[in-house]
Amino acid sequence: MPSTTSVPAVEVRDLVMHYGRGDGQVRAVDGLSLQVAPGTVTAILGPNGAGKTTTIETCEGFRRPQSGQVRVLGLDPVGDAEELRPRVGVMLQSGGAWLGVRAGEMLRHMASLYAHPMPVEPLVERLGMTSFARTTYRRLSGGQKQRLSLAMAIVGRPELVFLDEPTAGLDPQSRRATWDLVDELRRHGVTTVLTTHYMDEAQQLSDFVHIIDAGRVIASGTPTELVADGAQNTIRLRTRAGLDTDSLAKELPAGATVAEPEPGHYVLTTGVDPAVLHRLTGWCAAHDVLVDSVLVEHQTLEDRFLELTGRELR
Ligand SMILES: Nc1ncnc2c1ncn2[C@@H]1O[C@H](COP(=O)(O)OP(=O)(O)OP(=O)(O)O)[C@@H](O)[C@H]1O
Repeated sequence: MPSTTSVPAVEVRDLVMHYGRGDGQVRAVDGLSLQVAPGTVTAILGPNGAGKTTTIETCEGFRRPQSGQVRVLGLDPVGDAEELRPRVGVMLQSGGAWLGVRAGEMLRHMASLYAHPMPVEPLVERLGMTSFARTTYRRLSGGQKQRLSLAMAIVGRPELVFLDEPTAGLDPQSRRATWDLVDELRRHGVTTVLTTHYMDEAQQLSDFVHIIDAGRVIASGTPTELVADGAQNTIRLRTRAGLDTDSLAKELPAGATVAEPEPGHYVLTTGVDPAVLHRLTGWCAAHDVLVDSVLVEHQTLEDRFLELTGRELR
């Protein structure tokens, strides 16, 4: 049954996690705090090595917090593991099944561990697993393992599921099937916490996003809020060459830039709202400029993510 209380489905407070000792010690999570509201799909985004998997594995009870506190459905993921097991579904990045077991058998075995599992056959069909249900785990492709792992995470009808990169390496059809499934879980009041490197996926699927970098949360909000916070959008303007770009920039809000990368093609970087467009067209009218086209390009979650976490490779 979905949680109906206002207790956060997941609460992480000041979590610190290290790997290794001495000089070789890595601080994977560095004072991270976040909450996940019940019934939502919450995405945890961050560059490689940001600490997402370490955080999620701590919430799943696979790692004990070295400092700070983690509560899942109001319980301690390590101390209350027994109580949480039937209520929480976990999709691991890899593994989780015996090499020699057939995919269908593995799923049926998993279902048998729960009091009220989903019927297995419809789930097999739903996730396009029929063609490989009799294939042993070791012979499954990466994408087939992913789908089995997702099915194993939800077959017990959990209240809360952790999905670590659920669509990594999936073909477009399986990716869509996964999105539909997550949407359906939400409709049934299930809380989903997922990590992904696909920003379009996070933007489309999640109600709430936490962006983490270097072991800390650096931004949180709905996808719409996060995109709106990075107020810079692009306006592409085509008209005659040689406009006074400095004069035009002065007409726009502080911080706006105007460039003319090619004669007659202007790129304006600015927050965009109706008043800004009014000022732009007003400036054009005052300078006798007849515009051929104006195109407003809104920032995406990916633009905002790169703005917050930088463009250098990790
Ligand atoms: N078992 C381990 N032993 C030593 N260091 C580790 C181990 N697991 C993770 N780390 C280090 O901890 C940091 C955080 O890793 P983590 O896997 O949590 O990041 P992530 O955000 O999930 O990355 P990715 O997007 O690449 O999956 C990285 O610097 C990583 O090298």
